[in-house]
Amino acid sequence: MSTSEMSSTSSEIHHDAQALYEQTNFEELQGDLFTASPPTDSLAHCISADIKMGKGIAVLFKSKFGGVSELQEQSKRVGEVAYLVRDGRYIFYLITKERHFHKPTHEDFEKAVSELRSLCDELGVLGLSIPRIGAGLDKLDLDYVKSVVKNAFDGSNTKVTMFYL
Ligand SMILES: Nc1ncnc2c1ncn2[C@@H]1O[C@H](COP(=O)(O)OP(=O)(O)OC[C@H]2O[C@H](OP(=O)(O)O)[C@H](O)[C@@H]2O)[C@@H](O)[C@H]1O
Repeated sequence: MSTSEMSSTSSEIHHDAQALYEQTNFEELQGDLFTASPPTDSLAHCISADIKMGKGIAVLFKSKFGGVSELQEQSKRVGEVAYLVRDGRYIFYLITKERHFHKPTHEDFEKAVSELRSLCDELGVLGLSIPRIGAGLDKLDLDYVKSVVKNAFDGSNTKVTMFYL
């Protein structure tokens, strides 16, 4: 077999393997994030840098976990992630926009999700449960949000479960 034939065969094999590759660390589940997710899972959602948490699921995070001043002291900027530790797991707050009346840009959203992945690697998070982040009040396209999360966590040891009601 000539070298060119071999290279085409190996690239075909690579292509087939790539096509067969199914990302196994991301799944979607119907259920309430706070009651259906494993209590050992870390959680994550999106907020504005002013940490108002005045609407949507952020209100539930605020009432369940508090920590507003602890979060403010971390002085995280747009594209970064603040977090609390509650019951031996992490509660991550992705800062995706400056003010609560803003909407996130794709760039800031992607930066925050990528930072979330890095933090999960650094902190050894094995299970992460999230809502459809950014796809509610923040009006990001759901398919776009899913692709950003999948890409950011590709190859990581963190199992991500996206809950929806
Ligand atoms: N218990 C539950 N279990 C599972 N899923 C649940 C749920 N409760 C709600 N959902 C769904 O989870 C999706 C995202 O929920 P959201 O729309 O709140 O989040 P988002 O990321 O789009 O927007 C964030 C900005 O809105 C907030 O208010 P501010 O204006 O900033 O004060 C923040 O602060 C941010 O800035 C929607 O599909 C909800 O139906």
